[in-house]
Amino acid sequence: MMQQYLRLKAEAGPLLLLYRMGDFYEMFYEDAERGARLLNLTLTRRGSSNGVPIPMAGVPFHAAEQYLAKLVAAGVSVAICEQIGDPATSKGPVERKIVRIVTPGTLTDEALLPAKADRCVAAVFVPTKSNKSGRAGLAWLNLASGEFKISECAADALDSELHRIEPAEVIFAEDSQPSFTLSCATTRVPSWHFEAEQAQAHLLKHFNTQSLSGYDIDDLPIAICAAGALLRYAGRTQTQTLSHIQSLSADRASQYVLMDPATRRNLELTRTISGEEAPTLLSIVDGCCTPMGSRLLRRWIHHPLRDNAPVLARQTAIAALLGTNQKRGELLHAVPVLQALRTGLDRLPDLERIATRIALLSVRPRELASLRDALGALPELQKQLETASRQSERLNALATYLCPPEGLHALLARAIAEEPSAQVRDGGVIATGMDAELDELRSISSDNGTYLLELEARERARTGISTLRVEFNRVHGFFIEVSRAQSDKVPEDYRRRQTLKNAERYITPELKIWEDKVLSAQDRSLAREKWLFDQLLEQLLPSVNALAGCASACAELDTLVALAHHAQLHEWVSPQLLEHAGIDIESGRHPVVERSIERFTPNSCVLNAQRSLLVITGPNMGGKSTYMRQVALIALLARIGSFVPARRAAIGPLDRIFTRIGAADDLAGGRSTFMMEMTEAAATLASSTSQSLVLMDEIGRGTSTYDGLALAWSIAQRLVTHNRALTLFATHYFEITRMPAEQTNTANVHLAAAESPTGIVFLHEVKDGPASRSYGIQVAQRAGVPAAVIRHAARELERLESQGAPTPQLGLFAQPNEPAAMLAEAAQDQAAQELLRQALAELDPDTLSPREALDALYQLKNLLP
Ligand SMILES: Nc1ncnc2c1ncn2[C@@H]1O[C@H](COP(=O)(O)OP(=O)(O)OP(=O)(O)O)[C@@H](O)[C@H]1O
Repeated sequence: MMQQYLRLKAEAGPLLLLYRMGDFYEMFYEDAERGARLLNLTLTRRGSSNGVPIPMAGVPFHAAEQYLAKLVAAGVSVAICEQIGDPATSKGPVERKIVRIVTPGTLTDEALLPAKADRCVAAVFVPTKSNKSGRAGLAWLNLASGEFKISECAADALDSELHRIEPAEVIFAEDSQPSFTLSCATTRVPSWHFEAEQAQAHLLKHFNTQSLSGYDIDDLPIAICAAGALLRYAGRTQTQTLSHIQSLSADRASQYVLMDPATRRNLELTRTISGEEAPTLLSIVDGCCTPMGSRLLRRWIHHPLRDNAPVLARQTAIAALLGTNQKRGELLHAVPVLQALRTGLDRLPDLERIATRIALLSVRPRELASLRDALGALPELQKQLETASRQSERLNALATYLCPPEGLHALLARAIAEEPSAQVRDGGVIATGMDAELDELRSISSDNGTYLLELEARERARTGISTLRVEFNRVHGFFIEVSRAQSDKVPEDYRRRQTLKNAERYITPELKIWEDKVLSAQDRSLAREKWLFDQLLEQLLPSVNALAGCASACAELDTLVALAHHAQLHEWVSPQLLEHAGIDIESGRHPVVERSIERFTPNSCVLNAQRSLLVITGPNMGGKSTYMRQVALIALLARIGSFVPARRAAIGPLDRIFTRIGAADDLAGGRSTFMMEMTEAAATLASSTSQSLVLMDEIGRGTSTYDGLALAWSIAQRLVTHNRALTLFATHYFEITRMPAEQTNTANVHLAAAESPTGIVFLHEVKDGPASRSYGIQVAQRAGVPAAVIRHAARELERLESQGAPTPQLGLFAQPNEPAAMLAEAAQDQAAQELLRQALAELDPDTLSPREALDALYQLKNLLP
């Protein structure tokens, strides 16, 4: 047996091999040690090899799913080996085979997949030879839905692309080492799988075509290599052919508003900065009734669109669902439609994944029952959509997909029992009336009751034992039970089957004949049911495509209904889509923060070609970051077609969103806070355009004041003059508030705060102009810094201010191109201040008459430069 194991282990390679032995999956050698560690199992031994005991660990086969889920969550890939021979007839070890490979990115089992997120596998290909273009090819496959996409990008944009796609597993050629920061499982595959000819041939064979031209991907040769390798890899993991993967399409990044990994993280789109699932933009807007709707919404949030047309189509659909006409703004029908649609959608199962599992022949009976019920409910859903779909072409198109594939509902209604058991092997899956032979076999076993009662009565009469009972259990089959006290009365033909403490159990020839008949009928009925179920799956296969279309229409409808519902509940409005770059938000709110506090102060924002950079000042905790993020989230929501949290909003086209917010050391990557800041700033300066939205929060704070200020100023200036990006620039360097005086297209805004006798009060209101002061010490006081430290800091601040420390910086930026003039001006400033200080020190207010005091004041004023 160990020889067989070692042969299969060689086949499994680095995968963890689960080797079926009776009711257990066993692991041996290093796999046993690894498995025991990951799954918290007891490590035992089985036999020895060359005198050394062989480590072994196992899991019961009926609980395998939960152990698999743990392994997959830990990023481990597993090969499952089953017994395929018959133990009764086998000589030597039963024949075994690896029947399934489970990897983090190729899951299709309901139990292993997260309901509300996609888990796809991606292939990355960065050719080393003749890759003058410096490009990388990407392919990704969602096995659970059949979606198969490819794209190409510059090799240095690979990381960003992977964060956009978020695969659970990335495969690449064994002789390459692509660099990316996404944390996911990685798998190396033979390099020749990526060779152009091999890859192309594999794809052609799968799609059964002569050429790939029909998929409009001829311009993506590197990505095609990745696609071929990926399909080969995915095919090996499944027992069935991947017939549900019907097409391959190009996913051109240029159609989306691009965001780098830091931006996705900073805006907390689907994960908070600390890695939680909530509260995020997705968790707030995701009121979807089905998991497929939630998954689509997640994809939309990560893929805002550049073109206005598809965005407008979604917006119009949401408006129609809310009963308003997008163009005329009038109310068309009462809102209960939305509620009715939600009730209808609520009843739908995960049609997308059911369709896939039908294709993979791994669908479960209860999924088919829920599919049957869902198909029965679709016409009603279609009817409810009627009025709204007259107002929206998109809804109209979706409605046409809401009719079940021809004959499918009737077939399932006829074939599947009303409430089938979970597994086919338990029986009770096929409906009565579907198959005469099955019905007959079932009736033999179910007639038990009457026959057994009648036998019991007869035997009581024959033996005179009033307590005699005829019973059945799974282990011993049928038996006649007689109490110990009366056991001497049993007739000759009773054969003892089992002795209990107070009773004896017997079998009679008649009961044995009955038992054989019933048990064989049961076995035959289960076998017949299994056969019928397999037949049914074959019959369902041709409907998979239509079903997948219907599933994606339901998912999109669910997503649109969820966005409409959210808009209605929280008074979101439809943003106007502009043709030219610009953002004009009146009374906007942060969609997540507004839900977590009692009274959110709405704020407006205008950014356009004439006012492209806003210098934002204000105290810590004043709301600067919230304001900047809310502008980006409103713009992003507008670009996915959603309504937005504002009184009114107009959003133009966007090509990218950049954020430089917060400070986090990338210790693992060996980059300090300041290095990270500058790397992100460099990327922004390199790629932002007049259609980009840039958020910069306290750039330069990671270094010394003068360095930081100088860098912050120059970066801001570059963004205005060269990139012309729409920029929100929050800073604590007050010197930068001078920029609007010197630079057109910039303006100052500040977050208002007021001082009260009890301390600082944040008004969270964005007002024109620069902040008057920073209130850092007051905020520190509120944070609980000891009073002695606060007093000391206040004295230090006074001293620094009296020395006029920051003043030279004003001069530094007044005339950036004339260093000599700058220095002269700075020196002049300092001299004037010194004179002022001296004059003030010489004054003794107690000895001055009012007239002398007035004179002194005039003199002091004259000392100002
Ligand atoms: N518009 C608003 N209305 C009401 N509360 C707000 C508003 N904006 C922010 N807040 C509250 O103020 C807190 C601090 O906001 P935020 O982090 O944006 O301040 P900040 O100015 O960026 O601070 P720092 O400079 O210290 O990073 C938020 O957690 C939120 O509770």
